[in-house]
Amino acid sequence: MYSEEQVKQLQQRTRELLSDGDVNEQKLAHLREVLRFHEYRYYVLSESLIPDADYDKLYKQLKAIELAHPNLITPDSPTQRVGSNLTKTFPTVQHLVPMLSLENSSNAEELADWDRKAQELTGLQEVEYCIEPKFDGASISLLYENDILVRGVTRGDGVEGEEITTNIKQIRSIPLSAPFSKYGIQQIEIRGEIIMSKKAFENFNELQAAQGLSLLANPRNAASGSLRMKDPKDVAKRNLDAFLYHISYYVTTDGHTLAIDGREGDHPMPENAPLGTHSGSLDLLWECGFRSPKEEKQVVTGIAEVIRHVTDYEALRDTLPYEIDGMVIKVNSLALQDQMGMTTHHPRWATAYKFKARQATTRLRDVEFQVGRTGAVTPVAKLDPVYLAGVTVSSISVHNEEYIREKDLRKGDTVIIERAGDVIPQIVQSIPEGRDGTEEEIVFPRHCPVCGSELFKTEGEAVWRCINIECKAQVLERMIHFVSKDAMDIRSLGEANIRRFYELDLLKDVPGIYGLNFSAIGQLEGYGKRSIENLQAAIEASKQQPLYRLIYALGIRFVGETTAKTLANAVSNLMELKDKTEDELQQLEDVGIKVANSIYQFFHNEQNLELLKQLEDLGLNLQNHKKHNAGTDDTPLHGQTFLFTGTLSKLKRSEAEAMVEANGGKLLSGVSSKLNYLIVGEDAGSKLEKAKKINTVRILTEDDFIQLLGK
Ligand SMILES: NC(=O)c1ccc[n+]([C@@H]2O[C@H](COP(=O)([O-])OP(=O)(O)OC[C@H]3O[C@@H](n4cnc5c(N)ncnc54)[C@H](O)[C@@H]3O)[C@@H](O)[C@H]2O)c1
Ligand SMILES: [Zn+2]
Repeated sequence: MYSEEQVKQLQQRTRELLSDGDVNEQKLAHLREVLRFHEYRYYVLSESLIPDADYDKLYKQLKAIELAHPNLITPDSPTQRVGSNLTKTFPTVQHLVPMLSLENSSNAEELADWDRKAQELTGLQEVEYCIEPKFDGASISLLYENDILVRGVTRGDGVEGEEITTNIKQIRSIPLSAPFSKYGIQQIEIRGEIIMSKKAFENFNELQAAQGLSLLANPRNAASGSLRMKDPKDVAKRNLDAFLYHISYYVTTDGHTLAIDGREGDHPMPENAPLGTHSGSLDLLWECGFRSPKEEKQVVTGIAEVIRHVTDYEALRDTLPYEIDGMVIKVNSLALQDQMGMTTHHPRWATAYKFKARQATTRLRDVEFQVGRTGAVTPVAKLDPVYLAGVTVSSISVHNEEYIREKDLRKGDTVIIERAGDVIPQIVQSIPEGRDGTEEEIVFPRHCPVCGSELFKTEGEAVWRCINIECKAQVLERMIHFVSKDAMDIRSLGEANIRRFYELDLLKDVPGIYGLNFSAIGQLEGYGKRSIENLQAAIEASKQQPLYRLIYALGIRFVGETTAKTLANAVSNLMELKDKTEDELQQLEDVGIKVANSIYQFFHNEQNLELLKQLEDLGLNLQNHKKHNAGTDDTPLHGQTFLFTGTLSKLKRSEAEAMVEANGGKLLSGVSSKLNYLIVGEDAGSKLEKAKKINTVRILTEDDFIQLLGK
């Protein structure tokens, strides 16, 4: 739709408009042109060229001009309609009631302004509001007739959307039928947001990365992109979720139509019926089996309480299992909502309070290549430092060669970066349209940047590796991992010390940790008698760490903490692992072909065996003491395997897991025929489904579990 030349011009114009905050009507045409362009990129191509906050800024400039000059408003101004994402992939259908956008507020002042307008329109001094999270995903509308889901539609341009019923049916939190008739409802249109939880997003990307496939940028893009996939099976794989938060229209079983959301109806609004208030409709949806923000919602009176609540909630943002980008504040009474009405763009009875931006634009200056403990070479992008959601970001991992190619990253590129939740920052995309020809291709090295030896790549893998076991980078990283918190936990010997001792030739490998020359260290600046004593004691104490910690500390590929525990429990002495075949290893919980092979290789490598011998001679514990104790009467769960899924309400997950282990049970990380008990909390997902298909798995509630322990 836009030529390359036009795109360049529009980008240039965008930059000019952003850097010039002046609000004057000369800018009107340019603002509209630029906003239309970015809406097209965002909604239709799903490839925005600027962060949302920049778009919002321009949109607000346009609004301000139009407010000052209402005569200049045109029906096709971006402020007069909802941005459209209609494509030709799916049939287009009409929503029963248009799906509008929301007005935005980004601070307390703007909320107060909005509240003032609400007071005017309702004639009330204090308005009752219902506040709920603004889920960051893609909106949909669902239609149920005679209790059956008959269609699902994207928002589209607000009036018409794309019919994606089959895809919607892949989402497990959307019931295919719901008992609306119990409430006298024959037909109902409801709305909500399709989201991808942080966990599902991580899992999905992990799988993609393992297969060398491209990663999704953020859960939001993931959700909206998934909805319009051609194969419903691909939709199912993404483990999407849905929050339903709005009833836009319904017809009662006796044929009345009710006016909700500005639609004409012949039935008066029920005063105290559950549908008299927005919060009541959330309860009703919940009762009908939908995941509505019933628990998340908060009803308050007056804007001061609203401001307090949204500020508090913003602080919780990272602790939620899904992404939210703000809060939505809605007038609670549906009668008042009706009275307030709507524009062609948004309802007047709601506003979105947007949280601090988590996207920013910056420049990618250079790429450095780091060598990890297993020799994997990771490219790290060096950026012009940019402040983003509480931290200054100046470097970001760009994963692997494939990723760089997929994202078409070049040195000198302008890039959009994002820091979603507690996830580490990511480059969402580069902006090729911003190039001026001086950008340079990123060339992946063929030799280790640290030791110079040739790099190798295993077929089907995305990473290049340095396989020189003596490679300085690897030696250092191995030692750093060995002493780390979840491994041998030698706190006073941190990364900085290891690097320093290594540079000074006081430490050259893992066994060297147990033969440190403390009198030499004592000569170094910064080491007093006390710190030397502490260091010595910590190193000595680590020799008695339980076996699983040592196994984890060895840094065997694919052996994380859980597998390390499984391995430790399978032997009474570490060296027994050397005698296990790959087949035998695979019999262990959670040990698949790849993991078994890696363990087997490790224990059949002369250098590794030599290392273990050295560690034993140095006095490290290679025995599994726990195993000898297990199986006695006071370990009632001996030999039983457990897995938790969903949110527990009485116990913390970590507590419950500790109880299992303390009673001799074992924890698994996935559902398989080796699992004895699945303990199911709230919102259990795929694990529960899978467990139901295996007859031997016993499914327990949290209470059952507590009872089982006889507590
Ligand atoms: N970067 C760009 O170039 C660009 C271009 C166009 C739009 N945008 C972004 O898109 C936004 C406009 O998009 P929009 O019209 O979808 O508006 P929006 O995302 O700001 O808010 C409206 C949407 O919020 C969602 N929502 C989530 N939880 C909700 C809840 N509890 N109740 C009601 N609604 C809820 C609904 O899907 C609704 O459609 C802009 O603010 C901008 O940030 C960016
Ligand atoms: Zn190397």
